[in-house]
Amino acid sequence: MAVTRLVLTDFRNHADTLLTPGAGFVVLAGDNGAGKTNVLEAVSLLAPGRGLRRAPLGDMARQGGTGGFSVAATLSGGSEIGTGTLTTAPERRVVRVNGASAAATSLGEWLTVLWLTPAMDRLFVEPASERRRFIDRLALALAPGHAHHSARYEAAMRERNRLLAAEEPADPDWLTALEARMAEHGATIDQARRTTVAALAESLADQPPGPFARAGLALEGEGADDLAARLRAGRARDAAAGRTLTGPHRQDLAVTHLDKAQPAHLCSTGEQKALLLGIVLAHAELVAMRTGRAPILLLDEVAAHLDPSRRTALFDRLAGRGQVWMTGTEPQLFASVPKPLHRYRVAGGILGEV
Ligand SMILES: Nc1ncnc2c1ncn2[C@@H]1O[C@H](COP(=O)(O)OP(=O)(O)OP(=O)(O)O)[C@@H](O)[C@H]1O
Repeated sequence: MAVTRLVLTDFRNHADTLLTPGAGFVVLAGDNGAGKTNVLEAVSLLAPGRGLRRAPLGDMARQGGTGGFSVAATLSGGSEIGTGTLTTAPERRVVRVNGASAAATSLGEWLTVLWLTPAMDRLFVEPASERRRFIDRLALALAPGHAHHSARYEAAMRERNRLLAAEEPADPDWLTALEARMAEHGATIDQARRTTVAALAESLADQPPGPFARAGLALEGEGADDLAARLRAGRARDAAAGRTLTGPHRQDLAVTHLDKAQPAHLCSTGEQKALLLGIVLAHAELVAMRTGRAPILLLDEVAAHLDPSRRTALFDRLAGRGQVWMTGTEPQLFASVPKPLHRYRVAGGILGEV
């Protein structure tokens, strides 16, 4: 799976940018602030969710532009995916697949996109919600319906929280119906996360020690067993707390540095980066093996943080594995990237092929 044509219109600092890459490596080099990460963000919007920055839509429309933006892609199979906002409704995301409007959650059926960005360096020391988001993206690659179930679960939970917070007593039948919906979607979410973590943990444990750190993974926290009953029993407590205190939305991903037998949050920044890279690489391989469709990988400023031998090991490991987008300020960081290779120079939101 690869993006073979990408058109950015009024997206961030790209007024009108066209790229025609293909399978293999896509390297974007340019100065700080040139617009490299913006291109990766655009690609990340071709998958369900809010993209790699999780930015509000209004921030993505180019300042000084029309007020709306568009990201349009052609995929290697010929399908066309587009997303953006209209000038008349800049806060509403529009998604089109092959000319017809579609739900953003359905994008997972077309494309799997995974990324590593400098902002993720803090993943292991951030609140659990960030790690849930991370594991959900990994799960989505193996279970495309995951985004839909997460959206339905969250919607039911928000409605339940609203009812419990209201002045007048909540309708118990309506609460029961919402809790049943949470239990149903929660069980699917829990199952997808567990399956993903188990498969990934197994493949990481099997890898020989090498230049990328091996991570041990475990899903922590309550699953969805008896969730409807737990929610029912917890109504008064949740009303007092103003939020729902039980369910898979409270789970966490525990990560350990296997070779050091140390929890990830105690590892050095470099070790944490290496752990994340190891997880993402193993996951990309797992997804390719299970689905026959290699995910598109977006590696923002990853190469700059590796020493030359690790950098070459990374390129070698990624070779022949679908489409891998990489950014860096210095073109020479990518000197040992094997072909097929599509290189672009980014300057002020304009891309030139090199
Ligand atoms: N909505 C917008 N309209 C116009 N420009 C924007 C918008 N949002 C961000 N920018 C600009 O885009 C530029 C940042 O681009 P980007 O993050 O892609 O840089 P980069 O090439 O990845 O740089 P670095 O190497 O520093 O990470 C900044 O100059 C920022 O001001």
